[in-house]
Amino acid sequence: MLTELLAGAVADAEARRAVRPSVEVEAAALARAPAIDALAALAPADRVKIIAEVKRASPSRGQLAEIPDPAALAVSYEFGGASAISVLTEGRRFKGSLDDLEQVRAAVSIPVLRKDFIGDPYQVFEARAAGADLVLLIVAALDQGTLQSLHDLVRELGMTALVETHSADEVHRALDIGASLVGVNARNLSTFELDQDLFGTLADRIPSGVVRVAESAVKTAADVAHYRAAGADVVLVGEALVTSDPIRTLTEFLAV
Ligand SMILES: O=P(O)(O)OC[C@@H](O)[C@@H](O)c1c[nH]c2ccccc12
Repeated sequence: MLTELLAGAVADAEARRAVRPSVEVEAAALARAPAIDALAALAPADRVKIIAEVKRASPSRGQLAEIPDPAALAVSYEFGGASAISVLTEGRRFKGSLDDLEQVRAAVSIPVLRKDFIGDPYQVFEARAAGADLVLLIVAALDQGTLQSLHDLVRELGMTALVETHSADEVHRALDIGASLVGVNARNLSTFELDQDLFGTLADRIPSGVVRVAESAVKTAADVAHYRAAGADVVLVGEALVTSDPIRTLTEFLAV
């Protein structure tokens, strides 16, 4: 499934490249105002921080919410106390777009993450051109050389990579490329199985100085407390926010 998602996302990027060549996207990326320092925004603190996700649908959960106005949702997230916004830009299964990201970027002043299946430098330039401050890189989807070169490019463009892992070996690979923001996804993107305890078993392998993000499977404040107790500096939440009153839910989650 992960291979298929990556192949689809890269093919869609190829199609966009045919319309908007690399030189143009690279120029647009360099013309943007500098990226916001996401590491500072997500730095460990005496309270847990939240990356709030704009997510319409997913292959494992189907349709979640219409989200006719992603910018309005993102403004609620910022008002509710989120430290950053994640925008799913994958179109086929998650029903997102770069246009969603651009609208969100224009509406909030906190860092914005491009959440997609990134395998080609063109997608990194597109992210920056759309105003992203952060880019997701999924270790399981990439060979080590590609992971390293995409990570280097993200840095060169002044952005931060959220490097997503799902095993001890992947955490090792993330640290090897110099990741400073490491996520542990409770959901296996090949089988879609959830393991809420995975973060706790891997957290110790992530040294202090690297920001630890627990991703997926946060439904209640108790889940946030569970991840926090296991060492999470940040939790990334999608479904629970798009299917509820986001300000109330964020307020509850930030009170743990
Ligand atoms: O909706 P949830 O269970 O709160 O999960 C959010 C986020 O972790 C999830 O959307 C996600 C984590 N890693 C990904 C990689 C690609 C697409 C989506 C994701």
